[in-house]
This record gives sequence, structure tokens and C-alpha cells, in this order.
Amino acid sequence: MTRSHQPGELLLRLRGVTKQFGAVTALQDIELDIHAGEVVALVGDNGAGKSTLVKVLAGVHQPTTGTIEYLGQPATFDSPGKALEMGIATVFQDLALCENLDVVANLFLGHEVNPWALDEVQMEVRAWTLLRELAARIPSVREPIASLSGGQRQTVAIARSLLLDPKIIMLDEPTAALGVAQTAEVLNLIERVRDRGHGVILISHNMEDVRAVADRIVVLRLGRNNGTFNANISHQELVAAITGASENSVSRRAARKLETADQIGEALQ
Ligand SMILES: Nc1ncnc2c1ncn2[C@@H]1O[C@H](COP(=O)(O)OP(=O)(O)OP(=O)(O)O)[C@@H](O)[C@H]1O
Repeated sequence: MTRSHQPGELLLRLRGVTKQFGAVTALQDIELDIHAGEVVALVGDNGAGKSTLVKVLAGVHQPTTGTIEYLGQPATFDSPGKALEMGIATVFQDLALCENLDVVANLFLGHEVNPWALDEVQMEVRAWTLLRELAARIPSVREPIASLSGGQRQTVAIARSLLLDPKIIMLDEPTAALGVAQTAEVLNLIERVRDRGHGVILISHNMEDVRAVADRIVVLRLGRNNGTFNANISHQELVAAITGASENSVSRRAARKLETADQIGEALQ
């Protein structure tokens, strides 16, 4: 698969995007830019509007007002099929994999190489090639999903969305249910996806993961933009942007931890 966009090329631009559900304003005046070859993390507390924003981009919800520009043109994603067709893929948290089918079958589910004459060999070769390119640790493409680990399942779901060669891939909490080693594997995979030139939108509650892989961190709070940061932001500053306060119990606890770590460091010197 070839890289179709230069790193840094603007893929998506949102301006003044608002989404109302009756009296509830889930998103207000949102600005968001996504470039080729970057990971943008979308963070915020529960109810901040992350899922709503992802659903707007995935064609599930239509914005109430505001503009979306995609590849330099005004765009509307009026259905999930349309968003996918235009090159915006979403890996939702449930992954939507079929437990009893093997990796190849899951990769091609819904987009078989040739729906009239399924070419198993061709699909298997393509599956291996893609997984090898992603350096994915899948024991065999003939393994049923049920026997794979959480990290491997996430890998299969991400690989599946890459088969359509999207410009942008949105990952909803890809490490939520994973252990340390599996999380590291998925974060490596995210970096490889970025290095292939895709724009990656990462929704995560895990600040360590976010700071480890994101090129930019976009904070939403109560449905609005509350700052865009680079990965050098401290944990404390990020918590402050998310909670909307520089002084709160979370940031105080983080500060105490840092102080204790400093004291231990000094004592050891
Ligand atoms: N279909 C809907 N109808 C009415 N209100 C909705 C709907 N979807 C979301 N909301 C409201 O919009 C606001 C933003 O919700 P959203 O799910 O986007 O937040 P979130 O940041 O994804 O939170 P979480 O981390 O808990 O998933 C919330 O107040 C929520 O109740």
C-alpha cells in the first residue's frame, strides 16, 4: 500500500462545529485540524463530547452548525458508509469482530476481494502482507478471533480498517482493556499507522498513552475546545485543562506524587 499524502498535508478542518441534541449542547464551536502523518489525541472528561465528535466525523451524527473541510473541499459525512467511502475509518470500542471466524475472514468481512468468487489465497496473502507491514504479532491468520489476546484483536480491527486505505483512522479507546505489554504493542502499531501517512485520531482516557504517542493533544471540556498541546505537556497541566481547574484534588495528588518522587531522588543521591 502506498503513502498517498505528504506528511503534514491538511486532511480535515472543522470550524465552529456545534451539535445539539434537543436542549443538550454536546459540542459547541469546535475547531479541529488533522494532518497526514500525525496522531491527534482527543481527551476530555466523561461527557466532554469526544464520542459525539467522533460520531460527527464517522457520519453517524450531522453537525447542527459549522463547517467541515475535507481534502480542501467543503464536505458532509451524511452516513457511516459515506464517511468510510471518503476515507475516514473508525475503530469503535466494541471492535465488531466475529469471534468464531479467523483473522482473514474478519479482515475481509464486508469487503471481500471479489464478492462473487471469494479468492481465499489472494485474501490470505493480502492479510499476511498487511500484518507483516504493521509488524503485528498474530500467530496465524487462520486463528479464530476467540483465541487472540485483546491487543491482537485490536490489531486485527485496525488492520481491517486500513484495508480500505483511509486517509484518517479514528481509534476509540484502543488500549482501554489491555495490560501493559499489549498496550505497548498497540501504541507501536499506532506509530506505524502514522508513519504510513494516515492521520490518526486517538480517543483515550489514559494520559500516559496519549503523551507517549500523540503529536498534538486536543482537550475538550463541556463540549468546547479547552486547549491544544504538544506531547511535552506535564500530566498536571493536562489534568488542569481537562478538569478546567489548576487546583483540584487530582492535580494536588499528582503534585504530591511528584514531590515524593523528588524527595526519594534527593535521598538517593
Ligand atoms: N444521542 C444523544 N442524545 C442526547 N444527548 C446526548 C446524545 N449523545 C450524547 N449526548 C450528550 O452529549 C454530551 C457529550 O457526550 P459524549 O458521549 O460525546 O461525551 P464523551 O466525552 O464521549 O464522554 P465519555 O467519555 O463518557 O464517553 C453529554 O452531555 C451527553 O449526555
